[in-house]
Amino acid sequence: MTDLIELDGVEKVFDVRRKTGRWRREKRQVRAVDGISFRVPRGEMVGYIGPNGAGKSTTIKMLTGILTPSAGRIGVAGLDPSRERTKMAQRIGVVFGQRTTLWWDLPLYDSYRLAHRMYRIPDARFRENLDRCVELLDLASLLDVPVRQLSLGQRMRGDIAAALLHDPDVLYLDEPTIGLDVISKAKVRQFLRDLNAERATTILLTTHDLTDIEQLCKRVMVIDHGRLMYDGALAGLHEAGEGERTLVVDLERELPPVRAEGARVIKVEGPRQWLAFPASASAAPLVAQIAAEYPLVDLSVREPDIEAVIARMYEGPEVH
Ligand SMILES: Nc1ncnc2c1ncn2[C@@H]1O[C@H](COP(=O)(O)OP(=O)(O)OP(=O)(O)O)[C@@H](O)[C@H]1O
Repeated sequence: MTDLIELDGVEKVFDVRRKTGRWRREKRQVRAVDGISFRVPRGEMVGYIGPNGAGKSTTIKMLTGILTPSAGRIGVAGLDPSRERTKMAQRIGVVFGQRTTLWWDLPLYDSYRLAHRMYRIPDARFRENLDRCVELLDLASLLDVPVRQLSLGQRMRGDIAAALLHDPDVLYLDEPTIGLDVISKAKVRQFLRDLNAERATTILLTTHDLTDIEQLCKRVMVIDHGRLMYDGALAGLHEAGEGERTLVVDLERELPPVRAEGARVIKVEGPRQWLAFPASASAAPLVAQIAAEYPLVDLSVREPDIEAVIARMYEGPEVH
């Protein structure tokens, strides 16, 4: 597989001036992106996540060519995005959940006609792509409606279609499901899955909704303070940020905290107790030990959920 996106030691430093007194101004530098390298092969769907201010939007702006890196090298589909911005625009689609690229006062269809002209999309291809998006994103009844009258979910589907009419190789999605109801979220996710599977469109997805990642991406990159903290399989994220799993035991009655080798009680609620134990250890001997010594009624083992894992990664030192 060829790499469609390549970043080598990419940095972005912003000069910020801040007023500190009546006459005084302080000059400060913000390292929004601090030496990031990664590669994304054609056809992959990757999650790009991190807390607010981590540098996600800045990375996407550099990938689209809106911002020029302060250092390092970026290649997308063989182009240097900031130097070849016009050519780059032909190869990428961008959707910002918080902002629309559609014309607010015009019917949805007019925005598509403008895209048709702007990207000089051949007529037959435009028709074909539009028909496909209209069908799969359920837009038929919305084409004549002015964009400002659309609900957020309808508008988002309209925006996704607009980003795809010119057959981009790469689709950048910044919070594509933000503010959507459950049904709209499901529709958008299904569409992205199909797009990725059928057209091998490479997708970089930024989101705060970890369900998006769980349902769409096998690979995830975590960025914090402008640095890549994790790049790998979603499953591995649990182990990377891990430490512990939790054994939840239901006893016959309320009892003092259970004593068991290799585990410690972290919570007691009536007859239910929560025990933390190393994720690398098997639960079986622990369960056997407790079952032998306590009146055990039921039990379950909980994996750390990704929210907790990621929260811990942000708190802790660098994770490899
Ligand atoms: N044009 C700019 N001038 C100065 N500082 C900026 C500029 N753009 C971003 N920053 C700073 O760079 C850092 C990274 O911002 P960025 O918007 O990339 O983060 P993010 O991960 O996208 O966050 P969010 O999830 O909140 O959108 C922040 O500290 C931000 O304040």
